[in-house]
Amino acid sequence: MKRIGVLTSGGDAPGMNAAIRAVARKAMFEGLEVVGIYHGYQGLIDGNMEVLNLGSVGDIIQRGGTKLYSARCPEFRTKEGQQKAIEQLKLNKIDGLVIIGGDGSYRGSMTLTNSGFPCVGIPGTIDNDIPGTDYTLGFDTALNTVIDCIDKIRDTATSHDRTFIIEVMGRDSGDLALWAGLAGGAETIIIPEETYNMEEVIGRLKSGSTRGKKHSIIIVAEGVMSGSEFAAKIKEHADIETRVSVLGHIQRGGSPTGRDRVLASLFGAKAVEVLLAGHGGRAIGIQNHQVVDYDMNEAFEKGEIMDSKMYQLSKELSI
Ligand SMILES: Nc1ncnc2c1ncn2[C@@H]1O[C@H](COP(=O)(O)OP(=O)(O)O)[C@@H](O)[C@H]1O
Ligand SMILES: O=P(O)(O)OC[C@H]1O[C@](O)(COP(=O)(O)O)[C@@H](O)[C@@H]1O
Ligand SMILES: [Mg+2]
Repeated sequence: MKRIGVLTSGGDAPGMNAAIRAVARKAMFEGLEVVGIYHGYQGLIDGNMEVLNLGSVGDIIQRGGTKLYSARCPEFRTKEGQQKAIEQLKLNKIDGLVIIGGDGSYRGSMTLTNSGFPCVGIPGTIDNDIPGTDYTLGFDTALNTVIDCIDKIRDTATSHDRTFIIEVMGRDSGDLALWAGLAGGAETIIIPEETYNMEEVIGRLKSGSTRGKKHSIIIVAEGVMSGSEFAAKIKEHADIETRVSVLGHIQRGGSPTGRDRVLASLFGAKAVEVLLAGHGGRAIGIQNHQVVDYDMNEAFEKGEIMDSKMYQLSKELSI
């Protein structure tokens, strides 16, 4: 292995830059050449890439977003698109690829590994929805952003005796909503992995108000429905007036937390070690505080395991 490529793909996540830096610096430390591929799989198909040096990944460890830019690339889902990507990999003499992205990007990387190009995945998504790793890069930063927003919304909710519905990101995953709801003391958390009962939601609002609570916070993961749809349901069921706050892409930005920077550095270095050992189709992650690599395909077949105990606890603590 002489030359490796690195790209970021899918929704950007804080910590991606720190991971790019770690991949590039570790690879250079090991005597490898590193090519940065721009705009994810789109850049791979278009041959939009350049050789990185030590300085090109300087001053990025603290920045949100991704220096290599990201994209969602429908063309890469097709056989023709994947073939074009493979041609570019050959043309640019790239022997192995580090993919930093979410579950979709991982699926894409498996098509390349199956075609003979070893790919290693670094989990980068605020959704925390990659099977086999306890945390993904960006989750901790996004979590803290959401908690900060909940705290601020709570100030105004209390001042006006209001119920707020806060819509949080998470297309198919409720981790961000659940963790932020638990940490922010939300009365109700609605996530895709658990069914909800509207009578129970209303019951909680009413009992809170009976015991003199000055505010109520309901967190809704966007994968279930929008905050305004949920507000309409509450209005229809109990004629309760609410305010809706959609946090949106604020959740994806900002300087990564210390935890995300450290994870990114550990993941980046491990990805290079795994490629150097000649292994493809591996995913990097953290399991029980240990940085590990594991078979990507097998992990996806098993799927993501939801922490139902945490959901139950959030209910018990917000009666
Ligand atoms: N099943 C798949 N086969 C090939 N490429 C895929 C597949 N799923 C996703 N991709 C590629 O990965 C990109 C990012 O996936 P996406 O789901 O949007 O984001 P994320 O990686 O953050 O989950 C897609 O735009 C597409 O190019
Ligand atoms: O960037 P877009 O197209 O607005 O996508 C929004 C989606 O991206 C995310 O922020 C991250 O999801 P991915 O990691 O799958 O890209 C989701 O929480 C959200 O549903
Ligand atoms: Mg995803």
